[in-house]
Parts: sequence; C-alpha cells; structure tokens
Amino acid sequence: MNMLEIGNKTFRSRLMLGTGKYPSFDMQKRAVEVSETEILTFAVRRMDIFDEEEPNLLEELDLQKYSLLPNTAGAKTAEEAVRIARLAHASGLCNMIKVEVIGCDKTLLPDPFETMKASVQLLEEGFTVLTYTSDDVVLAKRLEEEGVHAIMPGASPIGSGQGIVNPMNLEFIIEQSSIPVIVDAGIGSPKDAAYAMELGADGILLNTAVSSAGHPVKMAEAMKLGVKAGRLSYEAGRIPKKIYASKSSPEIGMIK
Ligand SMILES: CC(=O)[C@@H](O)[C@H](O)COP(=O)(O)O
Repeated sequence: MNMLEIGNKTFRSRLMLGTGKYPSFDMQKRAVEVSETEILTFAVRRMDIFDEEEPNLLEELDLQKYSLLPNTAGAKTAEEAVRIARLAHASGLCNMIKVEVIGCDKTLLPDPFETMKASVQLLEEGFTVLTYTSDDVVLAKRLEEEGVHAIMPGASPIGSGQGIVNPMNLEFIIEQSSIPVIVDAGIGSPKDAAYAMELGADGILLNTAVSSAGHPVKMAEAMKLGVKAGRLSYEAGRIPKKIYASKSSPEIGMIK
C-alpha cells in the first residue's frame, strides 16, 4: 500500500485516533496498540500535559512510535485557536496542528470564517496545518489555496456516529484536492471508514466509535482492517456499477 504523506512526514497507517472518552488508560493503550495508528490527536486544552501530578496517557505510551497531533478543540475563535497552537508548540510538541474552531454548540460544526483565519495565521507562523472543516467543497478548495497541509472534512457531526451523510460532497472534495483529505468526525463503524477510503480519502481520524464501543480494543482492530480494506479497494479499482446483469462465466466452450 502507498504511504500517507503530510507535510514532510510519511506514515504507513492511514488511521488516526483521538484520545478522549476511553473507559480507562489501560483500555486506551491496548486499543491504540492494536489499531497500529501512528498519529494520535489530543486536545491541548483538555489534557493537562503540564501537570506532573495528573495521570496522562502520553506517559503510558512509547512516544517513539507515534506522532502527536495537538488540536485546538475548545476554541471558538481564531484568536483562541492560535493561542492554543502556540502553547502546544512552546511545550515542545511537534509543529503539526489540527485546527478546530467550533461555531455551534449543538451541532459542533466548525466556524468556516474563524477556521480560515486561524489556518492562515498558523501557516504564516510555520505550522504544519491540518484543518478540520465541514464537507463544504468551496471552503476546502480555498483552504488548499491558502496552503494548508491537509483538509479534514467531517463525515457527520462529531460523536454522532452517523457515518458519511453526504458522499457526493466528499467525492467532490477528494477529486479536487492535491493535498491529503482525512475524513474526521462522525465515523460510526468500520463500514463507514472503508466507504470513505473507497471514495479515495487519504485517511480517517476517529475517536468516539472506538473509545465508546462495547469493546474498544476489538473495535480498534476492526477500524484498522476497515481502513486497510477501503484503501486496498481504492488502489485496486472497483468494478463499475451496471444496471443489468452480466454472466460471471464465459459461454465459449460450454457444452450445449
Ligand atoms: C473534529 C474532532 O474533534 C474530531 O477529531 C473528533 O474528535 C472525532 O470525531 P468522532 O468522535 O466523531 O470520531
């Protein structure tokens, strides 16, 4: 399978995991390991990485094996997002940042204007910027033109598990993009992940579907396989859909 390239980094795994809502650190550690993910995202504001007294997932993991992707969750304005990104950078974390600026408390959909403003500012400051956005096709293009390193369109609202509600928009975004498209948020099951990958997404970022599953470790493995199957299918090229049947066995040489 081809590798995933984001900025100047290369990854074998196309599955990225969030780090919230697991029943325990031990469960989370096992889920992360079995998923074979190489990128873990975490909310800088929610994880007290500076408090040595507090238990911290990052201490449980072999950090040589993972790239940490800090995100600006909790930000509602560009200014807040930029401040969070600078804090992450100042604390010695890598200079990749997932820009997430929420515009609506009920749907948790991103604010397109503040998202754009924050992305542009962080690009100017030299960050590798991965931007969480809605599945708005024009906004995705504008973000790419500004120079972001990856687009992260939501499949459906965060934590909803609704899967891909608008595959057509996702296909338009994928078709027009020359930067990685990582489907982020709303994935409910491995079927959704495989579908997104079959459509040509470059990767999947998910959290709730694994962390809140009945058995997070098994679901992490299922997601790994779903992402791999979808990618392999995309690279293999699926057969075109036809309206009518066509026989599976050739008729030449058949006994009449
Ligand atoms: C944008 C965002 O915050 C997502 O990364 C979220 O953490 C994952 O969404 P799900 O929990 O729906 O997978």
